[in-house]
Amino acid sequence: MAGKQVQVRFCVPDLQKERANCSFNKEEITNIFDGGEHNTETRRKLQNIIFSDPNLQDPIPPDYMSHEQRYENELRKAVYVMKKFMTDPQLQDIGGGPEAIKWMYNSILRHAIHKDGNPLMLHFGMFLGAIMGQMSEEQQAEWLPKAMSGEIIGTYTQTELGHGTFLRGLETTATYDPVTDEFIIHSPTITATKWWPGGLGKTSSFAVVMAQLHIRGQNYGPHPFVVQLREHVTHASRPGITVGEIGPRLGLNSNDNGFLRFDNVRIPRTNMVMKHSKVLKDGTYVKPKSAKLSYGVMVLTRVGICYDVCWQLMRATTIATRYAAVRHQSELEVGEAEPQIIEYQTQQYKVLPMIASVYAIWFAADTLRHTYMEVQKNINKGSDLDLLPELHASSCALKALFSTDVTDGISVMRLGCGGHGYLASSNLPRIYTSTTPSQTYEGENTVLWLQVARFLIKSFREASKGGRLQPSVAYFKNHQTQTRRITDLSNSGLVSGYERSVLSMLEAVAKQLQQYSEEGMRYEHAWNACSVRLVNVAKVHARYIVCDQFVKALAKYEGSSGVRQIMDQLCRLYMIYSVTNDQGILLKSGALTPDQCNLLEEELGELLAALRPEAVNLVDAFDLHDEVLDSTLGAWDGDVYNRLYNEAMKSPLNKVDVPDAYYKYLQPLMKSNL
Ligand SMILES: CC/C=C\C/C=C\C/C=C\C/C=C\CCC(=O)SCCNC(=O)CCNC(=O)[C@H](O)C(C)(C)COP(=O)(O)OP(=O)(O)OC[C@H]1O[C@@H](n2cnc3c(N)ncnc32)[C@H](O)[C@@H]1OP(=O)(O)O
Ligand SMILES: Cc1cc2nc3c(=O)[nH]c(=O)nc-3n(C[C@H](O)[C@H](O)[C@H](O)COP(=O)(O)OP(=O)(O)OC[C@H]3O[C@@H](n4cnc5c(N)ncnc54)[C@H](O)[C@@H]3O)c2cc1C
Repeated sequence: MAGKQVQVRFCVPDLQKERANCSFNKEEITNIFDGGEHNTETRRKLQNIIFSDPNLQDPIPPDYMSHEQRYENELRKAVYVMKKFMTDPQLQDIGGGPEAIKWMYNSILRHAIHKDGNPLMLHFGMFLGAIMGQMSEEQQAEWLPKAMSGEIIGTYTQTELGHGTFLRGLETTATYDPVTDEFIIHSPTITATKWWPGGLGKTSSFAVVMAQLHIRGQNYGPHPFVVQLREHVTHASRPGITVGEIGPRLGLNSNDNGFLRFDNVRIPRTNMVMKHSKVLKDGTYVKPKSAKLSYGVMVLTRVGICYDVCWQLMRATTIATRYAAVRHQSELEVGEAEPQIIEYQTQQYKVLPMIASVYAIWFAADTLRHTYMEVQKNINKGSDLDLLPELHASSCALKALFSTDVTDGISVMRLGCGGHGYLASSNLPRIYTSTTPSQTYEGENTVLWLQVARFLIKSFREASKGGRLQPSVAYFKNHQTQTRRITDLSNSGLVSGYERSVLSMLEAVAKQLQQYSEEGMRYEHAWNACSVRLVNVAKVHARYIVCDQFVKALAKYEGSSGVRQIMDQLCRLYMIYSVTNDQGILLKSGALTPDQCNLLEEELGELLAALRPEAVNLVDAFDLHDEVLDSTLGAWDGDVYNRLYNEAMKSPLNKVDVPDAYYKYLQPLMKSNL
């Protein structure tokens, strides 16, 4: 159906030509990213409803709004969507439920409606995540209906002015008072002020608050508590609560990221989030199966971020690829017509590996999501938590890798659009500023890399003893028997090259750690003295995981041969792009020789040429609606220059020929110089 629609839509001749020959079934690829045909259909129906609704339009472009207007406009739309979703029969018919919510938030609302942040994001992401994942069944029965209906709006408040990364250093306290059966929530210092949470400033009436649990003078570490911040109906901040917004940020300025202080605020004991740890009425502390289970919402969000940045990369690559097919510049041969810039190999090298990255990220994120679901199932069944370290390490690794790759990739897409990429109307600047914070939030990336390294070093030592290994490091078992050099440059050969490089790097850094320890350095200091190397090995291991998952996903693929063939080419491109970028590492470890690197570079050029004719079709297959792209350069029709001109006309400065500022400042200056 959509394929037929595409045939009759207007697009500029350059894009017509690109679309005329396509070697694969685009719809099949669309279905992959939607998670099946049915989901594609649901998403398109939702899009039609949402994008034709006048209540979801912006009265003026948000770039020309004040800080308050932006917040108000986003809140208006967010509340409207929440109500509409719950009451509109059209939306109920589509199926509603978690799948529809997922699509609405990920692909439609987050990118097309809430263009620069959404005050209800944390409510739907982490507040509901904490209720569903961290509360006992009894607590869920109390809180979930209120949160789902919007009777209460919540956020997740963990980070403080003084501590974000170091959770054990949080200063907010929750002290149990057995006399009244209450916790007293308190911010003892300025640095204990909660700082950053989305939707905290003016929107949320409740929050999940991470605080140090104190019972009878003993500290049991950070635990989550539900605290009411604002009165029902009046929304006035409650006694003992000081709450507000933290001010403008690099991006996401329609959200009201906030601060929060507690002055001995009392909450019922049952407001402690008690799926895993509990405090009984007499003050007895019931330990969880693992102290880290209270960090579960963060793990879920790290998994979510992998998908979220993937959507951002889909948007950026769609914009830059279509633009590269429409934009003509310079000469390939003197005197000839200016070619489409996508004819330049260097331009192909910008867009095509990033298109391939979308697939790589998606497949690895899917595997991670399945690991998450398996661990969740085990937690709910009360069975063992064997896979928890694997989940923690892989979610840290992939969140850190993908948030970095995508942020860098978006930057390359912006540069690939030349000057026009710097215009807000290209949407690339906002895609960038909405993505780069994912390198910081939900665990600052360097810190996450060090968590991965900790897991790798432990596993490496376990492997030397012949111990049990988690799935992502099962390859360590070969580490003593393998020769370093790979002889075959197939995908599995290159994956093996990564394995060998990780092992070689681990061997070296483990030796250095050992040496420092033998010289009398305390382990923590030895660790710090090796931490640059440790971060490097964690990055290479993460790249190994992604390459390995890409190859495995394709091995299982059962679709048409056309799609299979194009995905094989993209997989090969991703592998060679990654390996040639990391060639210093692979050469140093002895996995590759310089001659092999040359062969791979040659093949890279051939792949770029082979994939070039499919570039536009590949991004079309992501099936991103023009509203989702929101870009003068990336729209489906490719009518770039008219769109750029029309957007410029919306500048308030163009409302009059001579602005007031001229009469105030320039005219006196110019007159005095007469
Ligand atoms: C549902 C959402 C869907 C989509 C989302 C889409 C888009 C997102 C959009 C917006 C997101 C918006 C906002 C972001 C919100 C936030 O930022 S909330 C705040 C997040 N804060 C952090 O992430 C803090 C980072 N810090 C930490 O996670 C930890 O402190 C630490 C891991 C760095 C260290 O913790 P420590 O307690 O100090 O531990 P340690 O001593 O170093 O290690 C002890 C052992 O525990 C293991 N471990 C640590 N964490 C976990 C975990 N989460 N799970 C399992 N295991 C864990 C660690 O490996 C150690 O194990 P050992 O066996 O080696 O001892
Ligand atoms: C847009 C945005 C939204 C956010 N939303 C929320 C939210 O909803 N709720 C919430 O609770 N928080 C939120 N945060 C806060 C976020 O989770 C923290 O900023 C993040 O966890 C990093 O912590 P930090 O700011 O304390 O950085 P720091 O830890 O102070 O990092 C500063 C530097 O120190 C380095 N560093 C720190 N510790 C180590 C170490 N052990 N080893 C080596 N280097 C180290 C880091 O690598 C970094 O270079 C948000 C942040 C942003 C930007």
